[in-house]
Amino acid sequence: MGGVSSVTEAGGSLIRVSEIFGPTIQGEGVLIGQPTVFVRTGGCDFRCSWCDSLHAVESRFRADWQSMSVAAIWSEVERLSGGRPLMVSLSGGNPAIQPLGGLIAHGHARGYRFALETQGSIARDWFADLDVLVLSPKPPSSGMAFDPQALLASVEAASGGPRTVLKFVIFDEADFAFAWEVAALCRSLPVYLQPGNHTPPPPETDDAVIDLDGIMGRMHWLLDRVMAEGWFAATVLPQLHVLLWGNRRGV
Ligand SMILES: C[S@@+](CC[C@H](N)C(=O)[O-])C[C@H]1O[C@@H](n2cnc3c(N)ncnc32)[C@H](O)[C@@H]1O
Ligand SMILES: Nc1nc2[nH]cc(C(=O)O)c2c(=O)[nH]1
Ligand code: SF4
Ligand SMILES: [Mg+2]
Repeated sequence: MGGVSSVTEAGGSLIRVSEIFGPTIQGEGVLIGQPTVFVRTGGCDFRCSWCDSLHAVESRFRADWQSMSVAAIWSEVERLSGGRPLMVSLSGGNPAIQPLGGLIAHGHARGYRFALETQGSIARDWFADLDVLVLSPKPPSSGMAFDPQALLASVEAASGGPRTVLKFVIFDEADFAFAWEVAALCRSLPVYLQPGNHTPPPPETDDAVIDLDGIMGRMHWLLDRVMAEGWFAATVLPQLHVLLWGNRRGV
């Protein structure tokens, strides 16, 4: 019996992976600057107009994605981290689509921690096993509809578990107003605001040069708006990895 169940636990359901990379720094939000290895899953239920990770979203990139077992993912995470426990960042695509509970348990047993980034459209019971849950509801500029019930279901699924925070991408005034309203829905959650890194359409190449003036302009505008509203509980940060390396993959 023991043998069968351990095969199930180690093999479990396969996880669709777009890329595994690092160690690098977490470039955004509550964990900014902290060393991490990324496991980026393939596939997303959204199509944000300005998504900066389309290679993990659109089905035309599906051939680059691999269905991997927990054991296969783990051997890559261990290789990249040199076996030294660190924070593993689960992103995508929407990682909530994938069966990640087994991976989290496997890594925790080895001293690793897990943060997950998702838009809050799909809640999973294994959210409660995470160390950090970053919910990033999509504002009007994304072109996506917002479902408050789905977001609250994700907050509820994580209750008693991880440190849960909200992170909003802001391009304009309507996005700012959206962030303010959603933050009021989830009063207990810390709020992180970040300027969008490019206007649509998204860059096609990996090493696309970023519009640094545009990012800095939006960052200054965002800071002005936060101060003007007296939103002193918010933390405003640029995407550090984008400032350092542009919109390149694998960093
Ligand atoms: C690529 S998404 C993947 C995880 C999940 N699908 C989500 O959106 O939260 C990771 C983070 O990048 C942010 N992001 C995506 N495109 C962006 C852009 N053009 N500018 C700034 N942040 C962006 C998302 O809002 C999210 O917080
Ligand atoms: N360094 C680094 N930090 C990040 N934070 C969120 C990322 C993402 O694309 O999900 C990301 C990424 O791709 N690289
Ligand atoms: S939800 Fe996240 S991964 Fe999906 S399209 Fe939007 S930004 Fe990209
Ligand atoms: Mg990114």
